[in-house]
Amino acid sequence: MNDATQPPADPGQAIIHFDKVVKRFGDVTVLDSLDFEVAKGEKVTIIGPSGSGKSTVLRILMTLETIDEGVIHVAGKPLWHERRNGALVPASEEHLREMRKEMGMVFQQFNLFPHMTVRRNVTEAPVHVLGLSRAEANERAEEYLALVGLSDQADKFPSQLSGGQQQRVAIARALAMRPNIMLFDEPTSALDPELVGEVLSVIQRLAEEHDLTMLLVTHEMQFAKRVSDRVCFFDKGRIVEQGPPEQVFVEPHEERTRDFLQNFLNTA
Ligand SMILES: Nc1ncnc2c1ncn2[C@@H]1O[C@H](COP(=O)(O)OP(=O)(O)OP(=O)(O)O)[C@@H](O)[C@H]1O
Repeated sequence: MNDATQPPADPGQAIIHFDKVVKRFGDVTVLDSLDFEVAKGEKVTIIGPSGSGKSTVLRILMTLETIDEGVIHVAGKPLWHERRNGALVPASEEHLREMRKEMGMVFQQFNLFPHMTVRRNVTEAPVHVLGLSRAEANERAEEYLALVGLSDQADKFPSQLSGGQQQRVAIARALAMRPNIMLFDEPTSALDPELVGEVLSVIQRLAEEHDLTMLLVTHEMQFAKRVSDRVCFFDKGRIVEQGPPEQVFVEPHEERTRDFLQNFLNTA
């Protein structure tokens, strides 16, 4: 019998659990029977060459992409499936909507609503998805805008903010849903170099001061070293090597990891 139909041995241990997950785009296999786990509260960074499937992992978790094979559990529940009469069947939209509440995602291109103020950007989902009153949502927005250092920008529109400020609003917006898991997909790649630091500082503070589970795709290796409990090097849809940052960055075991890091240093 296929183990993939069973929940992970101890779902309490892993808040994210990929079991032999395959993802294809046409003829291209982007995730190749991927096994991957993240423990509750763990901060994990995914690094690897362009096209290795890093963003796809996050997009699948956020239910923006489907999977072709395998099973994913999030917080002990199947993400893309539902259990009916003991069998796993494809998840309904309602199940996906519930599962999505576990996660918040920050994208490379902020994706703020341009016609809404900062406050409104942060309160929209808590009001419409969680059913908070406008007053409750505003209170929450104040809390998270303070956390990202933007209390004084609540009445501005995204176009009136710098890229770094917009990305901090995007972080506050994701946090306002009080997810257990935060996904960051190259959150500083679209920023001018002088704006990268302010966004990384906010993320680092989150990592240090909150027990959120964090999964980050980044090319900021120094940052990855500082915030991660574990670094995973992806290549061709598989994890080639993983371990604490001081091991993966300083003494990588695999030749492919060494080549990637060497190339990266040469071109950075
Ligand atoms: N919607 C899509 N349709 C077709 N192919 C896709 C789609 N999304 C991703 N791909 C392909 O899947 C592969 C993995 O993409 P992914 O974005 O996960 O890579 P990545 O490791 O995050 O790369 P990068 O560092 O360049 O962002 C790439 O070859 C990409 O072209």
